[in-house]
Amino acid sequence: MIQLRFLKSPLLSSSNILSNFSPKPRTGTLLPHPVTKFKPLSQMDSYSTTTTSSSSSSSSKLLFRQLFEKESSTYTYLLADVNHPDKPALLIDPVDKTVDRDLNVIKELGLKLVYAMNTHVHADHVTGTGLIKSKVPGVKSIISKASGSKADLHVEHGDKVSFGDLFLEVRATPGHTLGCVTYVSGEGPDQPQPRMAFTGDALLIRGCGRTDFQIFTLPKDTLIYPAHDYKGFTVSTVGEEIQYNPRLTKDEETFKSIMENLNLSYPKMIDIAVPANLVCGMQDLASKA
Ligand SMILES: N[C@@H](CCC(=O)N[C@@H](CSS)C(=O)NCC(=O)O)C(=O)O
Repeated sequence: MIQLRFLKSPLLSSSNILSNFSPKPRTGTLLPHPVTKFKPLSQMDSYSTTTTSSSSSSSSKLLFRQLFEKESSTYTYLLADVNHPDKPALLIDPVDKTVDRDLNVIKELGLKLVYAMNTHVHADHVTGTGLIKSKVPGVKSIISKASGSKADLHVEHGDKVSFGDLFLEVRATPGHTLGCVTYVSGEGPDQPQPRMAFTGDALLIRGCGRTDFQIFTLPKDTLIYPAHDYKGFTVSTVGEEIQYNPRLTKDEETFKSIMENLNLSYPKMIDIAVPANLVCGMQDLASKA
């Protein structure tokens, strides 16, 4: 097993996709409550050898839905604290084409959407964030500061995004894009167990999108929920990917060679998606609403 934590430089320079959408860093905004700072990575759990595994959250508070957009094979995740009187909810990586479906589920379940978040500036679809904001006043968009994208709130490694009594930690996982982050469910007695990691395109199931691998420092039973799957997988675990990911079980040189020879086609939507996603989908909304 290779030490994967800081592989990003050689991979970044070899990525055609990235070179098309690695924006200049912007100055971030201050994060109002409830997006707050949490303890630094150095004080977090180190690698865990726990082997307990479960396919669903044991928390009675968390409502969780995995939603799929088939044209771009994108997963959108709905999370809510249903024990909280407001039932606050958030969406991770919404897609413009499925916004009505997602908002309908939220309405049917009696949830209050507070955040529409992105793991990164996507190249293969337009985020649903802008459309959601136009349809649900008060919803705040969130993306990383390092993404260079506009949003209501910019997060950085170490920030915490709260919804009711639940929260997500923000972990910088650059590689696929400079601003990629993974949102990891919180740690603590009231937080879902096992933990859940929303990895965007950094770590896919049995694949990856050119990445930094601190995700593998999470406990082995952490559930992996990627932004895409092209083979029909829905969920994995850190332990499973450490053992079976065909790219990440190789030594560093082999890994680099695999990634440099993926020969992925130019994403069909990239020229539309990246400019739109750099403004968090706030472009040209009149024609879509
Ligand atoms: N053909 C699709 C895009 C497929 C692709 O390139 N996926 C990305 C994540 S979305 S930018 C990726 O990194 N895939 C890694 C892999 O191993 O598949 C399109 O045209 O949109």
